[in-house]
Amino acid sequence: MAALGRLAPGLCRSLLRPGGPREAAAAARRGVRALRRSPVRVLPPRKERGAAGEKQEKQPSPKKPPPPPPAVERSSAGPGLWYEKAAPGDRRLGKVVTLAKSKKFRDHHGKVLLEGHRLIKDALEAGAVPQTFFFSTIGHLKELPEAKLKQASLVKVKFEDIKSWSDLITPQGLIGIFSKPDHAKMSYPAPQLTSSLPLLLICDNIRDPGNLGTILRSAAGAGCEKVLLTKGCVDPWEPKVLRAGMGAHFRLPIIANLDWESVPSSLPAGVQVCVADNKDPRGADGSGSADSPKAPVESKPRAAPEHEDEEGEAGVCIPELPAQYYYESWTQTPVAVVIGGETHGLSPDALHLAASTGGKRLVIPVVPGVDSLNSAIAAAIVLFEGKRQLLQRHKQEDERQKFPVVG
Ligand SMILES: C[S@@+](CC[C@H](N)C(=O)[O-])C[C@H]1O[C@@H](n2cnc3c(N)ncnc32)[C@H](O)[C@@H]1O
Repeated sequence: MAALGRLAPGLCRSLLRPGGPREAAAAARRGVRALRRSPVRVLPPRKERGAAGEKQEKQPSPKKPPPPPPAVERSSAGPGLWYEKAAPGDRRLGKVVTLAKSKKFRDHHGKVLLEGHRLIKDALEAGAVPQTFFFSTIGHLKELPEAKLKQASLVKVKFEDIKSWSDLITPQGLIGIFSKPDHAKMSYPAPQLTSSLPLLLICDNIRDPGNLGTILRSAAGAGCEKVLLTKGCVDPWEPKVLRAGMGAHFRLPIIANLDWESVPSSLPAGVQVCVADNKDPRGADGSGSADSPKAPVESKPRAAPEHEDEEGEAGVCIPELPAQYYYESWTQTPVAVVIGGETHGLSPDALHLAASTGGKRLVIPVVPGVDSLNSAIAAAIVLFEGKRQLLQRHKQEDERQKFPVVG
C-alpha cells in the first residue's frame, strides 16, 4: 500500500475522499497506468534472484560439518580380524551391560547379553548371531570360531572393567551382545536332538530367575522336546536365568511370553497335559500333603477361594482332575507337564487345559506338614520320572515288535 501510495498518490487520496467510489475507481485506473509507466522494475520473487537479479540456484545455507568420529585405535587379532581398543573413559561396556540387564531394552532392541566362554560358544554353535564382543585379552577370542568373530564388532576392554560389570562370581573376561535368538532359527546340538523325548514342559508364572534357569537346565537334561513359558514367567534372557540355565537356552526350544489361549497351538497334536500339584486332594487336614501310601483317589473340584485374591480369581471354576502319585504311570505320548509358580501355584488356566486334554494331577508325596517343594525341584522330579516311564514304554514296544506274541 505504501509503495502503491508512492506510485499513485492520487489513488490513495481519492479512496480517502468522502463519497468518491467512482472517483476512486478512476484513480485506481490512473494509479495502475502510473504503475505501468513507473521506472521501478518489479523483481521476481527473492529466491529466484541472484546478485545481479539473474535467476540462480538457491545456495544451501552453510551448515556446520559433523564432528569427526573419535579416533579409534584399531589392531589386528589375526588375518582380517580387527579389534578396537576402548579408550580410557569409554563407557560403552557399562552402558551396554546396564541396558541389557533391563527387559525393556532386550525387547526393544532385540539384543541379549551372554557372558563367559561356555555360554558364548554354545550360542554360536546353535547359530545365535553375535553383534559385539567385549574381551580383555586376545586369548579369549582365539577360543571362538573366527568366521563368527568376523561378523561382530570386537572391543578390547580392561579386565577390571569387565569385572566391575560382570554377573559372574569369577568373571572370564568375555561378554557378547547377541541378537535375541529365535528358537525357530536355532540348530540344537545333535546329542540333544537324538535324546529328545515326546515330553514337554509348561512353566506357569515362574517368577524367580534362579528357579526358571534351574528348570530349563533340568528340562534339557531330561530330554524335553521344548519348554513353553506363559506370560508372567520371568524373561528367559534375564542374566540370572541364563546363568542358572547353564546353556539350556541353546539346547532346546524355549517359547516365551505365551498367553494361555495360544499354548495349545504350541503343543503337538493329541498331547495330554498333566499338572504337577502340591495340593494332594486326599490330605486329611486339607493341608495338601500326601500322607497315605494307598492309591490316590479321584480329586474333588478345588474349592474356589472364599475371598477375591489380588488376581481377582474369586469364583473361578476349577475343573475336576484325577490325581495320582507321580511315580505311577501317566506318560501317554506326547505328554506335557505344567509346573506352577512359586507364589500362587497352578493357575485355573493350567487346570482347564489339563482337563481339556484328559490330563491328571501328579502329586509328589511329602511328609505331612511340609507344604510344598520348590518349583524347580518338583519339575526335576516329575520330568525325570516322565523320562523313565517313556523310555520304559519305548523298550517294551521294541520288545513287542521283536518278539510278537504268536496266536
Ligand atoms: C512352591 S509350589 C507352589 C506353592 C504355592 N504357594 C501353592 O500353595 O500352590 C510351586 C509348584 O511346584 C510344584 N510342586 C511343588 N510341590 C509339589 C508336590 N509335592 N507335588 C507335585 N508338585 C509340586 C507345583 O507345580 C507347584 O505349583
